[in-house]
Amino acid sequence: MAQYTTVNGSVALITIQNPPVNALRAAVREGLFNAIQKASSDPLVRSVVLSGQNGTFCGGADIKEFGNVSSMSGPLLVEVFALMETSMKPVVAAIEGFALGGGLELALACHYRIGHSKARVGLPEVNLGLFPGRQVIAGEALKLGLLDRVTDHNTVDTALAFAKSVEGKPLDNRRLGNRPCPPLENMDAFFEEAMKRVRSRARGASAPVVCVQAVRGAATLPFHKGMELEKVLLGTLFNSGQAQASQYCFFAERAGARWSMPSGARWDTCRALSISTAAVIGLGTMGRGITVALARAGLSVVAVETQEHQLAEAQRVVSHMLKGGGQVSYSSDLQAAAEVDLVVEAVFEDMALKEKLFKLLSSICKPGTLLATNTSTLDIDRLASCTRDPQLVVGMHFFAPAHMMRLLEVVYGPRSSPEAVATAMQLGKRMGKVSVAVGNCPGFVGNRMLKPYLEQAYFLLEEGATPELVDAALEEFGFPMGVFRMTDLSGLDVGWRIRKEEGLTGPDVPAGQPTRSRHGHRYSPLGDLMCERGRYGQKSGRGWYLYDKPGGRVARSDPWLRNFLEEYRVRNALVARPIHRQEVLERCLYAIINEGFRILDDGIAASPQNIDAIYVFGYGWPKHRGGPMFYAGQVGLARVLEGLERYHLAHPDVPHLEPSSLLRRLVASGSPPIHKWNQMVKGHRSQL
Ligand SMILES: CC/C=C\C/C=C/C(=O)SCCNC(=O)CCNC(=O)[C@H](O)C(C)(C)COP(=O)(O)OP(=O)(O)OC[C@H]1O[C@@H](n2cnc3c(N)ncnc32)[C@H](O)[C@@H]1OP(=O)(O)O
Repeated sequence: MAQYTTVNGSVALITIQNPPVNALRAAVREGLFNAIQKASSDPLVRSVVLSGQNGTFCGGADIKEFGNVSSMSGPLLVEVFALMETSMKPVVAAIEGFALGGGLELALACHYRIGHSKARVGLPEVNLGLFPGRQVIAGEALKLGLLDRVTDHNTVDTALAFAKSVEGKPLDNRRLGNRPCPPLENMDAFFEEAMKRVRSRARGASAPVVCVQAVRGAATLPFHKGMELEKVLLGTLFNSGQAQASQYCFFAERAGARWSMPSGARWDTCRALSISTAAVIGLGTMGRGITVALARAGLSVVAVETQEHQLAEAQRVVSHMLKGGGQVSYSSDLQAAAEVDLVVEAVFEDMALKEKLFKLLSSICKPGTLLATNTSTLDIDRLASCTRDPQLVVGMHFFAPAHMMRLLEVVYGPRSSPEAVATAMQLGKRMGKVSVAVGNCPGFVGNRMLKPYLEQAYFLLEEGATPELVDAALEEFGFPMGVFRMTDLSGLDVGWRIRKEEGLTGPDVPAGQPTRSRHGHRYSPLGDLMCERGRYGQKSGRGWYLYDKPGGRVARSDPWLRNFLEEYRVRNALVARPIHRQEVLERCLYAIINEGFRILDDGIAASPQNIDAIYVFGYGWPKHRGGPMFYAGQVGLARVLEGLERYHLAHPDVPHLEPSSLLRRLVASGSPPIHKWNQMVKGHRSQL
């Protein structure tokens, strides 16, 4: 856990050993404590170097221990830090890889810090519902005074030589606890402004706000008082629901990598195909972002667009985004894809067009090329059936902007081979994405769950709500944007086109069909009516809100919309009623959750963690709420079920509000914790 050796006669080298990231679990803390004591009491030792193992200093406190107080035995971290800081012999940290959270605090408790130039240091605990904040690379850490020296050579050797050179030197001013915080002019005004900004960005998350309080304490109080305040503040966060949710998200983000398919194929038994060249077909917004993401991942990319003016514009935009980095060529000829290892199709969301393209690609591309579609809803299997090798067809559903959004849904059809899935998952990793393998159904996981959410939002408008009211409730919950601001951004015409494809609106709707009903279920034509009036959202300068110009970003309330909704209600004999924020949240969020349970039961997602990762990293679900499935567990499954039953009774023509069978079974079996839900899934397969 902490290896102790003596080097160069007088230097004790303590090496933290806890792969993969040297997290500070109880045994490590104990090992460190004992090692420092040993170095202190050995008369031959005159200095100490502290390093990690395998090029990694320390990833911080062991997050797995947080949920398990009983395993938190041994000395506390602060006790280890205090022992180190008060040591009478200089302690030098040799930082390679990263020193994060408690790992950086450990380094700060040393008297000197030597960092490798590529090392990363920071306090990212805010992402775990604890404070504080960001990470920096060694060069910046040196400027900030977090490191004393940066080296390109062997960090441990450099630290050993350095330790020798400071033996016997006074340590008082090297102990951070003795160093005063430099005074700031207008300290109060500074912290008030900081608090205002942090609060507005935190969107209900406590950790960033409490962090400002702790930093203020550290800057204004004597050291020990600051420490006492920090202890109290940390106590408020440590066992909070938000911290649990954020820590759950940390593991959910990584859980997708251990994917499995209903066939039993899984991440650790399937080999990915080797991919070094790719073609992206269709250079609209998505295609451009995908090109950038693939090029940044080191692939040689040919970007194909048959419309010359679109190709020229894409070339300009992509080159600008890549700033000279990345290997991209451009072509207006599909033949350019003949020799590539991977094709990502990103053309218009039109089945006939995509089918034609897949047929063509299948005849053009060399045998063994992986064909991926970026469709967000269409049937992967139908596309696969147009090709010579259906086992080499998968969905790679990127999210806009594709070079920035973390999520990648990798969609396997019934005929996709495990190797094809493994390849797409590995590519996701190379692009730095959170990749989740999901089954094939309309909308896959993310958009399938989005549908009932949008539907509820429209119904709430019919019943008397306004876009402002609905959005305010959702933004207060923690979404970066409410549903109406979000659809204004993504474009109302996207859903309109899909509804036309589905025959829900447009010329395919049979004459005499009631305006607000389809197939015997409630339907809101509000989105269609908006599009028929040219209100596509930000792109047309008008949608659920008004913008100063087409493409404008600042949303204003639109009196036109209020009249439009009033007239619509009158026309359809609807009487507006006051709608409470709680109803908005319950109907919108429970509808998402309910569909999530159906998706789990259908085997489209392999675990609730996978669904939550999709919602947090692709749909803006607030991390401090842990994703929709985790949130359902926090609210209480029985309460979610009761809410759905109540709303379904009030709206019997809305099938999405009818509680899913899995939710009912879970409640009937006593609402087990989330990691046991899979045991209740239809045709349950073992979890990894
Ligand atoms: C009680 C005291 C309270 C407060 C003071 C201190 C608080 C803390 O220190 S909280 C922890 C702060 N540290 C972090 O937030 C760092 C979290 N880790 C990461 O950012 C990354 O894992 C990494 C940069 C350290 C490494 O990245 P990478 O090389 O890409 O590997 P993975 O992310 O896939 O991680 C590998 C493996 O390790 C597990 N893991 C990582 N960090 C921790 C940790 N701090 N505790 C426990 N486990 C950790 C991670 O889950 C992966 O395992 P699985 O694939 O099995 O999930």
